[in-house]
Amino acid sequence: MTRDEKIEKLTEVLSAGKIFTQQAKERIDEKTDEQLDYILSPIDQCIYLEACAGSGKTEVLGLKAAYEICRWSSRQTGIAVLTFTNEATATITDRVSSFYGKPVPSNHFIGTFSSFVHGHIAQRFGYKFCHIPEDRADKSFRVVDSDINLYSNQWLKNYKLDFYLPQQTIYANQLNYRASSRKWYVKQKETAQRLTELYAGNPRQLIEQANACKLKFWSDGFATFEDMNLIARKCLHDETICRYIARKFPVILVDECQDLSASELGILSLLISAGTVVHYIGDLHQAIYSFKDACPEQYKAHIEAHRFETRRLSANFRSTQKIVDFSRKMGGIDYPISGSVESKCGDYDCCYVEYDDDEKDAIMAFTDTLNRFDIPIKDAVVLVRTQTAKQKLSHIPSNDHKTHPVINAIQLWQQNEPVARQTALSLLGYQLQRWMGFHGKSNNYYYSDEVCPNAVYWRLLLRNILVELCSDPAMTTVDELTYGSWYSKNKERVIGVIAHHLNTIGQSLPEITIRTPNGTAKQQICRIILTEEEQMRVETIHSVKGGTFDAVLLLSSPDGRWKTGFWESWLDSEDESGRIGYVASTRPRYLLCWGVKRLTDVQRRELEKLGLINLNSDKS
Ligand SMILES: Nc1ncnc2c1ncn2[C@@H]1O[C@H](COP(=O)(O)OP(=O)(O)OP(=O)(O)O)[C@@H](O)[C@H]1O
Repeated sequence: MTRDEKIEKLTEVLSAGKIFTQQAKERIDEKTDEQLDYILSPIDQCIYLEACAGSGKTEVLGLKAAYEICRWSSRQTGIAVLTFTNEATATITDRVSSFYGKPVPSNHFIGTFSSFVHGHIAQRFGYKFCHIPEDRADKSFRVVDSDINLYSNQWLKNYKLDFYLPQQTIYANQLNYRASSRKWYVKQKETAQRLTELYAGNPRQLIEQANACKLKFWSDGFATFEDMNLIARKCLHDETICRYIARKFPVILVDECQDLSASELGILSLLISAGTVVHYIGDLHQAIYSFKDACPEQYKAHIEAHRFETRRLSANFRSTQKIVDFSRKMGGIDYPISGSVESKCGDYDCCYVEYDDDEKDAIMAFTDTLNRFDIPIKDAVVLVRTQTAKQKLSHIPSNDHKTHPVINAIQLWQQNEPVARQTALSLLGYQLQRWMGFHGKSNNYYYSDEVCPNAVYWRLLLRNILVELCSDPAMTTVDELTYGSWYSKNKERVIGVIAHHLNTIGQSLPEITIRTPNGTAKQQICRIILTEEEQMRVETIHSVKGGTFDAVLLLSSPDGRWKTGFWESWLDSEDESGRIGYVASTRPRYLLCWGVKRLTDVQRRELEKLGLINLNSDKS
């Protein structure tokens, strides 16, 4: 079929019986042959559409779904289009509706994977397999998070794992069965540990107790989100139920398929075996959810076992060719990918900057580069691996601000910008730490449980102090004043306000006298405005998956202690750390800059061989 014939066929199906807008027509006209071929592909065969970064996955999937819905004749059966977040569901629903041109009939389903599993399988049939009595009026499960707090959920004590483990009490909600390894894991905050690793003896009885503990939880009508997939699989092992769902949804389209966990793949396997045709669209190079039990190896085994046909989208519409080439190399991708965005930064599309002791120096150099190429700061982002690194860079006061913490905090609070206010709270926390002699967390407003029962109260306390200080014109007037005169005018009142608020949490301020810091008494008070470097948006890599920015500074940790945050591990395309680096490096349109701790010559050559230019050596 020629390109014109493909466009004609697609337009004919989509426009039948309704007004087809010029805008929709133009959107079809711009599609590449690869995109059109997939949209017109048969739905009697399972297909994996391997779509490179920036290839417009969501638009293609939306168009495919609209095309198939237009051709669908049955009212009893439908297509399920599955995503992983509510935001992605909203986007895809919008795309489908805009091409379909009217509300999508209710026999089709567009929603998250979990809402599909809950609504159509686990909540509907799960009671039959979890010892929930047939005569109970409400047979549904109350779904709870695996990390809910015992203090406010004392009912969890009824679901304690009945097994002695040293220094551990485990409840049913924490137990998570991983389908990939067929083992129980225990969730604790951010980490998950194998249940049997907590016990030195023979684990057989421990596993039996874990099974019993979970079954009691389910039979009383509780389940975690992860449990719902297990329950759904139990349901689908019943042939009648599985055939019923496969008949109801003969076609399932899944977006971002690299995020499918082992138990989700298990559900789809059962449905495929019962006759459902599944299409996956995604990019295995962006698989960064191993903590959710989603790994490329098990995905590859799954599509091989079910004889999926693989197709490809290899045009990247997000980034310049240099950025595409660099990320293709680091991702170990062996087929060509075209980039179609025109360069703004010439040789500097892909660069790196070295810092010595302070990561903020890299941010400063990045900001200068943005200015040089006329890229607004609001369209740029600094990416880091962890929440802790994000907090550290977002609102840690610089040493310059710490000489006069209270005066600076008052000024920043009035700036009324989120980052300025966070910095103000942190400065005040820092001052209280010094006066009261506790050891607080610098990335959490110097909070310490020595002085306050919880971090939220601490933040509120700091806020209330600042609000009161800022309501006093004597405190906020700084123009033409020296530091010495401000302190002599306000010191008693500052002590009074802080002491009063500390009393509200049962603390008292020790006897202190405020003196003007050495050498600053005669200096004019400096007006503090947060520098651009401090206002730069900082995000974790995981939180920007799917996003686009004009410029990205990908900031490496100084060393390899936190492996997946260190640049050397981003070069290992076989490992998840490589994929994390790949996701981050494929976000920018025009400028990708890696921020790395001072390199050796060998390391420098390694980065330059990949196509990164050294910003430090640029003296122009
Ligand atoms: N044929 C096309 N012509 C022009 N622009 C296109 C075409 N296909 C997609 N695009 C645009 O390319 C951009 C990138 O698409 P999108 O952000 O959906 O990529 P993606 O495949 O989800 O990428 P990633 O997986 O890296 O997040 C979007 O602005 C989209 O509208």
